[in-house]
Amino acid sequence: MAATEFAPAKINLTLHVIGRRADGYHLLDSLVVFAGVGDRVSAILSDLPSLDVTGPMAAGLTGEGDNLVLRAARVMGVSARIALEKVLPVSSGIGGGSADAAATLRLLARMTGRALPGAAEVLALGADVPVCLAGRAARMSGIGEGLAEVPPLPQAWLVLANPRVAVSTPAVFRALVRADNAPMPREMPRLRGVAELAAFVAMQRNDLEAPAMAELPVIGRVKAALSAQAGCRVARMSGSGATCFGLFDDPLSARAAAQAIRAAEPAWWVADAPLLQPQS
Ligand SMILES: C[C@](O)(CO)[C@H](O)COP(=O)(O)OP(=O)(O)OC[C@H]1O[C@@H](n2ccc(N)nc2=O)[C@H](O)[C@@H]1O
Ligand SMILES: Nc1ncnc2c1ncn2[C@@H]1O[C@H](COP(=O)(O)OP(=O)(O)OP(=O)(O)O)[C@@H](O)[C@H]1O
Repeated sequence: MAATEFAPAKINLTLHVIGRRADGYHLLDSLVVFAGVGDRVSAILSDLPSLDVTGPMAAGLTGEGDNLVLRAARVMGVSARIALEKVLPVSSGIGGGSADAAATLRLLARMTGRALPGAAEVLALGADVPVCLAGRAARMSGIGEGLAEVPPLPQAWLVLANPRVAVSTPAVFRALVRADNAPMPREMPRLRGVAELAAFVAMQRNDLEAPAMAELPVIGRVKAALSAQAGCRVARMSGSGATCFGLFDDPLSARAAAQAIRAAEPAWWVADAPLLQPQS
């Protein structure tokens, strides 16, 4: 019987780029959360390794030689038949590949009893893999390896919208004019309720928004479409784009907003989902 692991979308509620290392990687200060929409990785241990990709976004991975799922399985040293249900758009700023790699590591560790790989091997799979492996809201620093716990976040709902245009993360970082921007406040406040969370997000930044929008002006339309929805407390871009998120108080207003955007922009990918709370 196959075992399955959920690979939730990663959302950068904030993304401050605060430095640049000699090797070109950027130092980040980011409030990262996860949404209840994502891919699904299933596996059966087998001497004949394989990967079968299905789902609405599978086409985005055709011609993908070295899928991050297979790389993660190799890092675990496990041979398996793996199925990936691809729901999240590829190269969209919500960590799809990193989420899949992290889910594969968790799944194969659970199935075999093997230990998870060390921090350096996890980071080598992708800068977003450490936070996706932790799978809970965190303040992410360094190039992605620093993870600090954040005070509990309120129940909130997200609407994610993507114009179905893939964004190259390296290209957006390259287009960034300044890499020495201010970090978030030293202490993360305890945010009680969606209004306070949204006010905090509104006071922070995603420093990759300007370069991403300069390259792809449609991202501005995506953000504006979310902002215009009734009940949207704040809208921002996630990661290097093009996906933008809107924050909502309740599932009904999030669902209504998602339906309205879908009706107006049938070519876009739109999802509504809760902000995932840590399992206690
Ligand atoms: C933008 C974020 O999504 C924010 O969470 C991540 O930092 C990107 O994570 P990722 O897609 O897993 O990134 P990787 O696959 O490791 O790196 C892709 C490319 O992005 C750039 N990159 C990535 C992470 C980082 N801290 N600084 C960078 O400059 C580098 O050019 C790198 O070659
Ligand atoms: N399982 C996978 N899912 C998605 N992309 C993958 C996968 N395996 C390899 N890739 C490759 O990884 C690259 C980044 O894809 P991904 O969807 O993770 O980007 P992203 O959403 O911008 O991530 P991030 O928010 O971490 O920058 C693409 O070039 C894609 O072809």
